[in-house]
Amino acid sequence: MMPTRTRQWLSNRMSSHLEWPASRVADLKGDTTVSVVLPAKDEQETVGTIVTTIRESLVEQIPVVDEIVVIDSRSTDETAKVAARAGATVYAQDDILSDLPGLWGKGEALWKSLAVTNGDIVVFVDSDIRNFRTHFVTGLVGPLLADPSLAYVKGCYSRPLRQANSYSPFDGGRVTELLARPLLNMCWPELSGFIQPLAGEYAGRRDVLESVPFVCGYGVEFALLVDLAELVGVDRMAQTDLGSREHSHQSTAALGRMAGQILDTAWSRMHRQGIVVPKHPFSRGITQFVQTDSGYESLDWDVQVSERPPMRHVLEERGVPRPRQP
Ligand SMILES: O=c1ccn([C@@H]2O[C@H](COP(=O)(O)OP(=O)(O)O)[C@@H](O)[C@H]2O)c(=O)[nH]1
Ligand SMILES: O=C(O)[C@@H](COP(=O)(O)O)O[C@H]1O[C@H](CO)[C@@H](O)[C@H](O)[C@H]1O
Repeated sequence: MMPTRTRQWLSNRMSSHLEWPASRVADLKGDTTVSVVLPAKDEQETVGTIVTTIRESLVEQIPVVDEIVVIDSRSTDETAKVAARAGATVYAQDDILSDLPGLWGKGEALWKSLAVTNGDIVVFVDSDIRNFRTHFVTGLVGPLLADPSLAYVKGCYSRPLRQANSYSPFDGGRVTELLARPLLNMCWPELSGFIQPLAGEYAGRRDVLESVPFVCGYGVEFALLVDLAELVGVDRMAQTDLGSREHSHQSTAALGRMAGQILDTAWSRMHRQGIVVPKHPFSRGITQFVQTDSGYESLDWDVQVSERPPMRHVLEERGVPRPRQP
């Protein structure tokens, strides 16, 4: 449950995107550079509109964003072509630091983006958003430009659940409500003020983002919250109300596997921080079941996530000087 100190944090470190119009953010920008990164796996339907909107409004009309980078995360559709046509710089995730064995997942795409972007501030935006607006970017960048003490800003929003034959205004964020929020409240109550802890829209200072590990699957958001809070403290983290976000939804079974990855991520942090002392190694998989004509078929899934080291270590080892340690 949210401790009193976290309630104070929530009132002090919460803003609305309405406070950060592009014109104000541009005025605050000075010589700070901003990279927008879109991780994209099979997002040809939506990535082009998002890139075009950011380019036209926040690069060409009002100079807030300095580069738009799409990380093509082993897509099997036309994502890369659509993104490039819209004006993004596109990298295939396996072409980045290609001397390292390639890993899978969203976190791998985000981690590798740090090696090919240059912005002092890095903004992450999902590529499957169906109601993207420029305030998804300005609302995250504005607080970082206005307050040098801030290291990281997370978006929050209402999350409608729109499926083939149904619509409910607040039932999205299923893994958040069923797993991430209870876990954070019980093990990291100082983080219980994050309204959408798994939101894919957030921004951070490069020197900070390069100083924490990146979990390579869907645990990346959960891990960043826990690891950044440990590194810089929650008082250097904030959140902005971005209104409402609609995105493409995965099946319940797919979210079950996502939950497995997030639980594996949380276990590792509980162990690392001494919150739990496991008697035996965590299991690396889950078994799901599908009903068939002859009964039930069991499907085994490996949900153990890998983890990349802080990017600063990797780049410094390659002789690439990095911003000072936060
Ligand atoms: O291996 C992956 C899985 C996902 N994504 C991207 O990460 C974002 C969030 O993923 P997804 O939509 O699958 O998660 P959900 O929003 O359903 O939780 C989207 O832009 C995906 O294209 C990615 O780049 N690589
Ligand atoms: O918040 C959630 O429960 C999941 C699933 O959302 P929905 O139930 O499909 O609206 O979506 C998020 O989780 C992923 C894992 O952290 C993030 O990568 C996604 O950006 C985010 O949409």
